[in-house]
Amino acid sequence: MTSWFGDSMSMIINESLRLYPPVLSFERRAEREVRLGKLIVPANVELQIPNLAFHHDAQYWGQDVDLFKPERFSEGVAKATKDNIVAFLPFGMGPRTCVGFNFATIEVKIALSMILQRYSITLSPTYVHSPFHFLTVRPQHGVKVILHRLNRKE
Ligand code: HEM
Repeated sequence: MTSWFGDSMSMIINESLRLYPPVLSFERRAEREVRLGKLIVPANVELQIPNLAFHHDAQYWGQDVDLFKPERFSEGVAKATKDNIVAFLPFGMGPRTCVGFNFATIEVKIALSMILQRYSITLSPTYVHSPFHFLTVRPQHGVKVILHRLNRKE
């Protein structure tokens, strides 16, 4: 896999996770009273971190926030979020960040590489775009695609 391919794939994975994060929010509990800017959070208060909302906030991403534009990640997350990297939290952040982050990312890259070496993909006319939340975000009617076999020398 060339670095160009890897970078492009990372950009596509990031943009997919931005628009459709499988995990929509996660929690933190304040162990003691803390000040967050102007806000004082008392001890034991539970905070919901709504990563879906951050991922769709034009303040961080720009007016094209609702478009699928992997190239927004071409110079990394900091550039894509105008230096607000906490606006992109598909795997959470901090000491309790997702332990499966590397595993999940590498798995997707391997699976896509294997498919794209053998097939090109177009969307089926029967595809219905319907992101749906049931424990995680998933396509309500599946992702119907048409695979076109590539002619390649084994
Ligand atoms: C695209 C795939 C995945 C996404 C988007 C995802 C997302 C997340 C998020 C948002 C959290 C909460 C992080 C936080 O509180 O800061 C989390 C936690 C966690 N994830 Fe994932 N995850 C994915 C795949 C996986 C996989 C493949 C595994 C296991 C092999 C895994 C295991 C865990 C575990 C054990 C935690 C709890 C970590 C802790 O509390 O210390 N995840 N994940």
